[in-house]
Amino acid sequence: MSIEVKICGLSTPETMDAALDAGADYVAVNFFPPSPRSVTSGLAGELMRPVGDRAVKVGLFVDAEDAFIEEVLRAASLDLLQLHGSESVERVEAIRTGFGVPVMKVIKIRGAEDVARVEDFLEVSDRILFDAAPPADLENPLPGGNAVSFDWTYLRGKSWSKPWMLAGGLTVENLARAVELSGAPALDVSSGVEDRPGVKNPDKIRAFVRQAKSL
Ligand SMILES: O=C(O)c1ccccc1NCC(=O)[C@H](O)[C@H](O)COP(=O)(O)O
Repeated sequence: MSIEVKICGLSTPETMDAALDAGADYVAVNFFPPSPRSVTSGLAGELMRPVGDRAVKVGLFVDAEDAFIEEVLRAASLDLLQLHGSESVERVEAIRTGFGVPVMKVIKIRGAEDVARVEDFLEVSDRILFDAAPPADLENPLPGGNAVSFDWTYLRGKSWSKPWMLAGGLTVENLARAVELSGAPALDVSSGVEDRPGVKNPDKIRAFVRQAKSL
C-alpha cells in the first residue's frame, strides 16, 4: 500500500524542506488571512519556487474572490487549488475553468449523512478532501485545521470517481488506524505536525511521512 501525504499550512523554508526531504507528495500553503498559518502571496512564491516537480504545490483558499486568486497565481506557481470554504458547485467550476488550475473541493463531515454531499462536486472537482467540520463548541473555530477528527468509518468501503484524501486531527499515532477504518489512499495533516497553531515541527513532519509511507 502506498499512502500519499499532504502537509498543509507550511510557512517557512525549513519546514518546506523537511516535508520535501521526507517525501511528502503534496505541500500546501494557506491563503486564509485569519489563520495563524496564512502566508502572503509573496512568501508563497518564495516557498514554492524550490519545489519544482518534487511535490504537488497546493494553495488553500476559503471563499476567495477572483482578484485574490489571481494575485496569488501571479506570485506563486500552484498545481492545485484547495477550496476550503462554502464554495458552491458553480463557484468551484468557475474557479477551475477560469484559472485553468485543478481544484480540490473540501467536503466537511460532522455526521455520516454529510458524506453524500460529495456527489454534487464530483463533476467539477479534480480531487476531493474529506475533513472534519469545524466543531460547534470551539470558541473561534477555523474553517479547517482544528485538530479534530470525524468518524473514519463513514468513508469505509466507499469509492468515488475522483481521487480523495482524508484530513482532520491526524497524527503519527492515529494515522494507521485512520487508514484502516476509512480506506483512505491519501492523508492530509496540519495540526498534528505542529508544536502550536502555525508552528510546524520538522521532526513531526518527518515522523508523520515516514509512518504513512511504512503502511
Ligand atoms: O489550517 C488552517 O488554519 C485552515 C484555515 C482555514 C481553512 C483550512 C485550514 N486548514 C486546513 C488544513 O490544514 C487541512 O486541510 C485539514 O483541515 C487538516 O487539519 P488538521 O486537523 O489541523 O490536521
